[in-house]
Amino acid sequence: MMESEMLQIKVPASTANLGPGFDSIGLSLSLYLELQASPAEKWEVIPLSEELKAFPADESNFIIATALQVAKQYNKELPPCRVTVASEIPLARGLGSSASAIVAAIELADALGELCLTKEEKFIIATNMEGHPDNVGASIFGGLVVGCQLGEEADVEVIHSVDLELLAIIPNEELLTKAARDVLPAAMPFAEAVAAGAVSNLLVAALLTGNDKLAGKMMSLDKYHQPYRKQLVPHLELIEKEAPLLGAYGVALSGAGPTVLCFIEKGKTEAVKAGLQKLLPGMSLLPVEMDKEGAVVKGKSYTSI
Ligand SMILES: Nc1ncnc2c1ncn2[C@@H]1O[C@H](COP(=O)(O)OP(=O)(O)O)[C@@H](O)[C@H]1O
Ligand SMILES: N[C@@H](CCOP(=O)(O)O)C(=O)O
Repeated sequence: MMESEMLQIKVPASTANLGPGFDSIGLSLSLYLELQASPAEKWEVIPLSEELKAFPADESNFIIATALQVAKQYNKELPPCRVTVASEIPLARGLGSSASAIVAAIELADALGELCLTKEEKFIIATNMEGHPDNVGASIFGGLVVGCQLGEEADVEVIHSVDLELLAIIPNEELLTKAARDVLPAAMPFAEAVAAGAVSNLLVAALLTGNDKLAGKMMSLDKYHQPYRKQLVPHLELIEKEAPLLGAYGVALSGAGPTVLCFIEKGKTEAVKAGLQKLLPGMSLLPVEMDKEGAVVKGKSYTSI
């Protein structure tokens, strides 16, 4: 194989739901998963971040196995590569690490297999893999996404015009998304589902018009998941109570948790951070921004074998 330019893939983290937008709304965040791939005799994964060292270093690695699976759907085989992986996204904390890994894998398959997928096609593949469009949509497109998956179909709208100050409160303990989905009810009475949908609709409208106060109110009125997940994330109630006193207009469980995201009035992030850090000394408090680009791929694919 002739060596060509190094392939570079950068995928942002994401926060899903924003309260009532359960399995539908996502926002991309300025924490990144980064891959570099170059031709090799066999698949080899080199983890550059401590947390990733636990994962397999061969083609059974989740990212590589997913890339091979995607390529296979298009009857393509991928040339083996040496792939370095670095990540700022803590695992199983509700910041979309698994979605970022899936998106990185799809980008890897697309580039190495010359699949020429559009972002919309990548979104549908990723949504069907992850099972919901919120995190993968944000990681692919960047910005605020509102997605809808019905069966194997998935649609999305992307909004880049929102301007948000954000603080992520990240506990040290992992909470697997699967475990946090297991506490949710299997069904909901019709009237409650109607009310939950109305809260979610109004959240989107408030985010689009910049009505921060109303957006924050709708976050706290979620009826889909936060009431059930509170038992797993006792710090949520404390943050919901204290953060608004310090300058946050909204508080939401990030994805399935345990991270909690604060939406903060302009210029008040430091005050919110300082105040909450005193109450939650064991947690990492990290100011983050909305990522506007989504997944970015640079460098050439390898065409010559
Ligand atoms: N870079 C990665 N490489 C391999 N597997 C990963 C990677 N990132 C995430 N995963 C897998 O996804 C799991 C976390 O997914 P999940 O429970 O959905 O939490 P979240 O997506 O909120 O971080 C990890 O325990 C790991 O199995
Ligand atoms: N809508 C999903 C989002 C899961 O996000 P993650 O970052 O925790 O994987 C859910 O709430 O279960």
